[in-house]
Amino acid sequence: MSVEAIRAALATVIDPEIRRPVTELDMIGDVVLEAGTAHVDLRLTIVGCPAADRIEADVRTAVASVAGVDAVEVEVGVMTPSERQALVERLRGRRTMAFGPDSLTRILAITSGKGGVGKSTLTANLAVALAADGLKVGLVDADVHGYSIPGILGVDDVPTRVGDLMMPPSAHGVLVVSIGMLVEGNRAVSWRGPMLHRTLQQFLTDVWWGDLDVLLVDMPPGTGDVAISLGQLLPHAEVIVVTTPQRAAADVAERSAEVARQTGQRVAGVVENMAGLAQADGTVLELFGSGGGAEAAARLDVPLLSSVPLSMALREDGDAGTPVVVAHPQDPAAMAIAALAQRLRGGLGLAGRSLPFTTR
Ligand SMILES: Nc1ncnc2c1ncn2[C@@H]1O[C@H](COP(=O)(O)OP(=O)(O)OP(=O)(O)O)[C@@H](O)[C@H]1O
Repeated sequence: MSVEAIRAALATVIDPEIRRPVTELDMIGDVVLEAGTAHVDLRLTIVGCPAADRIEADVRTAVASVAGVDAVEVEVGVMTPSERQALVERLRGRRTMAFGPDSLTRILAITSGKGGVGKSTLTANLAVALAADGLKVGLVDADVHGYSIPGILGVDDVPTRVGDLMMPPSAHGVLVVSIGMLVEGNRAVSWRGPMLHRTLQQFLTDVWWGDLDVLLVDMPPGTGDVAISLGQLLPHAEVIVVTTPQRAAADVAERSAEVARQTGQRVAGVVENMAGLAQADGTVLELFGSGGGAEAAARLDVPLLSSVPLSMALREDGDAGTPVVVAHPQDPAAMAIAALAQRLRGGLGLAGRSLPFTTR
């Protein structure tokens, strides 16, 4: 009876990376209760599992809470390769995707024509705002040459490998993988098309995402290899185009939207970033002009989803690794991004089931 109670308590311990109870992952071996001491055999998925200390501590706490248990002894071991392989196969089997057409996950690819328009900053903040709203959110940083998502979200962790599955780190409630996590230090990535395609494919199929409501993909600027690969790998992704209010930026943004359309993706709308900043004297500083977002939206015949103003806080918080929607939610740029998340959420029905966007 008490061993059963101990097992029931162990079922409340969740592996922080795989996000399932340790009992369901076959991580618990023998459980014995002798003269008030519970002996638990814990088998981690890999040697040096980064979450090992936390799992062991959670196991101790859960078992100690059972009536009749005075002491807890945990024997920590590691799964054999064949046990691990069986687990990986079971996890793969549970997946309702790799984001195929019948997947319930909504996919939003964020693109821009020019670099430096704030696409990564907006993508990271949007992901965090959607997660704060209760959605299960994943973020793929596919901006190979300018990967900056880990910095903006303040993630230093790299994915943990379990067999051939990668467990993505989580930051501010968002599961995130980035090419930046796979290269050492701050090295430049000079991969060519096939390597990029393979990496993007791996991010979609070999990463344990669980059941996501929405997956955001931060695209590299422009119309290059990754845009074409994404069109092939995720033809039902919806594209959001980011531009500044500047006419030249809007022109280039339109071209990247056209590439998306050629690969069969739907353009959901335009987000204008770095729009006018209200000054204390009531005037508005329009550093990058005005009207580019509305103009690009009109020419692409899609809605202008949001206009996010220039913001010192947004820039500083991104540099510090805490997105502005968390650090300064009252900042006008943070409020614009939160409103954008709400607007997009309107199209992210229950459990991310693909419903038409309600963007207008
Ligand atoms: N609304 C804004 N107000 C002030 N600064 C901003 C704003 N949006 C972005 N920035 C800043 O502009 C710089 C470029 O942003 P970011 O890296 O997100 O651009 P990007 O479009 O993703 O660039 P690339 O695609 O070339 O990597 C960053 O320093 C960021 O903090």
